[in-house]
Amino acid sequence: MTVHMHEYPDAAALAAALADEVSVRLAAAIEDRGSASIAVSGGSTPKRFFETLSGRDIAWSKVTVTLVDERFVPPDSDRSNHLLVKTHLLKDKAANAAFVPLYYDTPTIDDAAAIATEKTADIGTPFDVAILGMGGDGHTASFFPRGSNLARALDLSGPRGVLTMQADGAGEERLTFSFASLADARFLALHIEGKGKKDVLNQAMAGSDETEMPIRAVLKRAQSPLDIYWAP
Ligand SMILES: O=C1O[C@H](COP(=O)(O)O)[C@@H](O)[C@H](O)[C@H]1O
Repeated sequence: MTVHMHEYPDAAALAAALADEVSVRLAAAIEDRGSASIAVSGGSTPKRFFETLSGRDIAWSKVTVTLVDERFVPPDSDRSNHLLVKTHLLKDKAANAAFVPLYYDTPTIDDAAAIATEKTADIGTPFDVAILGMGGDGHTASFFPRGSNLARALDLSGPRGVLTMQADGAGEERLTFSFASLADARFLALHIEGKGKKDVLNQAMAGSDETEMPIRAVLKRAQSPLDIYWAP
């Protein structure tokens, strides 16, 4: 497993560098295959990166954006990753990008996962770009420590698609792409900021129990090289 570490003096420099690289990757995909796909994370970290990327001059009408994971909440909830992406990425030059949500207003979360799997079947085989985040507990996407569906989610021999997840510390029930859907992205990045997250990353690199820190699956078993972007 190859890991490339990219460190920046501040969050603005990181956002610019990551937006540069992602723009190049999306433009290359459009050039090569006529369209591009990107799966992004939610949480608090990606806002500045989204704002920067939304100003980049690429053929956004040929780009499909989706989420690495989502809470089972409607898109007007302030806990929604969809709302985050709508507010900070799908605007300016990126306003013309297509967006495929993971949340659907269905009786059960399993129904929503099935619809999300179907709706995303054509765009992530593999994703041109997947940007992961990481929580202070070592979760990434919605691969939470001791999560209800963690073994299935981390099984690289499993199918592509969207799974459900419940876990202490996750808050709402979650929808998440499986590791098999993300691990072979043509550009696979982990975006983290702050000394605390660097410490968590170092702790993850030093151990092997994926149930305790699911980010270890990405660090050790992703099929694509992993580019880690960090700023204090
Ligand atoms: O729950 C989530 O958290 C992680 C990390 O979020 P952050 O606020 O610490 O940046 C995120 O990667 C994931 O997509 C999100 O659903």
